[in-house]
Amino acid sequence: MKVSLIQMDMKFASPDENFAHAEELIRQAAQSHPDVITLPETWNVGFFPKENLAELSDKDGARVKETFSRLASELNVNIVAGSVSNVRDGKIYNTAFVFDRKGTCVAEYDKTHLFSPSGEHEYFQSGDHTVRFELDGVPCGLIICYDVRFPELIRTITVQGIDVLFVVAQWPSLRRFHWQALNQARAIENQCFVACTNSCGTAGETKNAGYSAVYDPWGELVGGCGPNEMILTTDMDLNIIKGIRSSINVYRDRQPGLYQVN
Ligand SMILES: NC(=O)CCC(=O)C(=O)O
Repeated sequence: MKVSLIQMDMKFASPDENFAHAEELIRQAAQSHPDVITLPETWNVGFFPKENLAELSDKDGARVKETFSRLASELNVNIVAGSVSNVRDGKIYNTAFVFDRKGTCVAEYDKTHLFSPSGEHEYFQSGDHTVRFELDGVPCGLIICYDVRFPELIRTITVQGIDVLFVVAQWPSLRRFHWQALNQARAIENQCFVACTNSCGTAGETKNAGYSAVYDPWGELVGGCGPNEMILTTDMDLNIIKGIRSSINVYRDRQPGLYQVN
């Protein structure tokens, strides 16, 4: 599975410009003929404008669905369209959308762990479900940014059997080390590929880290970005998953009866 991670520098609180820029970058990424293209977290507005948030947000994903359904089918590529701030039933969610090559929206996920240090929980509603989907027959999962700090969430998804975990984020430079260590650890402990797409540039007063990357199930860096806007295209050899799960089979050896998760 060949993946193109778009490490996008978005313009704060400017959805029209961000939609235009995202489309331009998707078209650029498609020239390398990847199987999947990804975008970061809340790329429509940045993370996150506190003034006029509802007005700036997508309305039940309508604009995302129109744009990426069209692009996915036209370019014949799966698109993990990152997340957007999104109004649904009068509430604002941080919602990720995934489209297959036919342009069908195959997954929607509302961020479950809202980043309280930034007050995200005061503006957004938390989601109440995990997500698992298939792209070209490959089982995948998806989480959003702060979610990566909660290994219980990721294990809940990975025990259902996934080969690739997509992480979409707007993670700050201040904690770049956590961004890298947590994604690498999630790949090792869950024995899956982790394709983590961050943003770069500034969102309000926050400088985003960049350093989007793909880790294999051994925790090896398959490919990685620096701090600036770029598209990383790299191949994930999914055949290595079988090997690691048969040599160190943590799914067989785990002791769920012992774990207190509440
Ligand atoms: N957008 C976020 O969820 C930020 C998370 C973060 O900065 C952290 O966990 O640290």
